[in-house]
This record gives sequence, C-alpha cells and structure tokens, in this order.
Amino acid sequence: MRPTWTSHPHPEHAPRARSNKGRRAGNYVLHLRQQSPIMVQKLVFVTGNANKLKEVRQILADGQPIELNAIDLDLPEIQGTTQEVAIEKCKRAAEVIGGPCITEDTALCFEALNGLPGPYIKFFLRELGHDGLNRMLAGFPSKAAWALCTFAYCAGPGSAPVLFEGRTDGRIVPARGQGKFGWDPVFEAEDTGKTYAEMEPEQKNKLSHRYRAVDKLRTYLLSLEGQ
Ligand SMILES: O=c1nc[nH]c2c1ncn2[C@H]1C[C@H](O)[C@@H](COP(=O)(O)OP(=O)(O)OP(=O)(O)O)O1
Ligand SMILES: [Mg+2]
Repeated sequence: MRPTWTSHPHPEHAPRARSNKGRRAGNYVLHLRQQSPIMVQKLVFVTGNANKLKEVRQILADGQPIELNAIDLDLPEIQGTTQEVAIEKCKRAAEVIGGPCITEDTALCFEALNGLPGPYIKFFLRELGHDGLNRMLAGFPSKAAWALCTFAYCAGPGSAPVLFEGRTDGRIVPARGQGKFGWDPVFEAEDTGKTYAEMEPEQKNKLSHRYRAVDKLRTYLLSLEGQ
C-alpha cells in the first residue's frame, strides 16, 4: 500500500502520556478502518518519544514537507543488532495499525565496548545516568562513540521494512549543556567541540544521526509518492 499525504495541520501536542496511550492508539486504528478503502492519511510515526517526534518534525519542516501523525504504541523491542531491532519493531507496528508506518530506533555505541550499549542505551541511561555512562569508560583510553539512528518504513502488514541509517561520530564527555533529551549532554559531536545539549536545535538538526537518517527516508518517501 502506498502512503499519501494531506496538508492538514499538525496536531499541536506531542505523543500521548504513557497512561492513556492504549486508548488513543485504539481510537486511531478505528479511525483508519472507518476511512478504508479510500485511505487518505498522513504517514504514521509510531513512537513514544516526544523529543524524537519534535526533532523529526523540525528536520522535515526544512525541505519538501512530509506530515506525520504520531502514535504511541508499546511495541516489543527485541534483542539483536540495531537492524534486527528496527525491522521487528516496524513490522509489528504495521500489523497493529494495519497500514504503512515508520518507526525509529536510536543507538549510542561506544568504540571501546565494540559498539555497546548500542540499541540498549535506553536502559543504560536509565540505570546509570550521565555520570555512569562516563564511568563505564573509565578503564578505557578511547572515549570515542557514535550515535546511530535507524528509521524503518513498512508499507503495511506482511511487507518487509526498509531501513535508513544515519550516523554521527563523537565522544563521551562529562555532561555539559542544558539539554533535556536523553544522553544529549554527554555526547560531543566530532569537529564541533559541543555536546548535542550545548547546540541550538538548528545546529543539532543539521548534523545529527537523526538528520542523516531522515534525509534518506525523505528521499525514499518522495520517490514513492511520485510512482
Ligand atoms: O538524539 C538523541 N539525543 C539524546 N538521547 C536520545 C536521542 N535519541 C534517542 N535518545 C535516547 C532515548 C532513549 O533513551 C534511547 C533510545 O531508545 P529508543 O528505543 O530508540 O527510544 P524510545 O524508546 O524513547 O522511543 P520509541 O518509542 O521511538 O522506541 O536514546
Ligand atoms: Mg523504544
């Protein structure tokens, strides 16, 4: 199934609070079914992370527009490589919503640890905090790290997801900056001397792992639209 995009305004708010996501997601699926078979819709971005959504919208706003509807679904994230995690999550998302969708997975990879924590960074950050992430590398000379964003697009239930990866190199440093987004304060992007948290959104959104992945995704989606 090929997605089509309309020019309706964005919903003003970020994805729903965890507590009522089931209800809202359920309503939305119903809404899609009611519209079927003439399914004119914005592309569905399945994520529970309001900061991701905000950045993706900012990145997409600068260029040919693609509008997104966000849905927060609690989807399993398997263990495996970043690609395996992304594929399984997106497949499942397309089954649940019954149509095309995108998902995004972000990994933070430490060179000294051969790429770990990678897709498990969420749990390391939650348990160890910024200081703990630094201390994990205390015994290693290299503080080098890279942020890896993997977008997945699935055309619908049963279709194989297509992946778009974006990588930004940098290093892990003691927290700097006011950023409220995840590990932004401890990731200093190469050649900038700044952590993501010390950057204005415009700067981060021009060099980030997410920007690089969204750029590839956008090219792909626009090529679909022209078919
Ligand atoms: O640019 C970023 N700058 C700083 N921190 C970031 C960034 N992007 C993701 N993060 C954090 C969020 C989460 O702690 C972990 C990724 O986990 P990840 O599973 O991809 O995100 P999530 O569960 O929050 O949202 P989702 O519902 O889309 O899976 O790294
Ligand atoms: Mg997640």
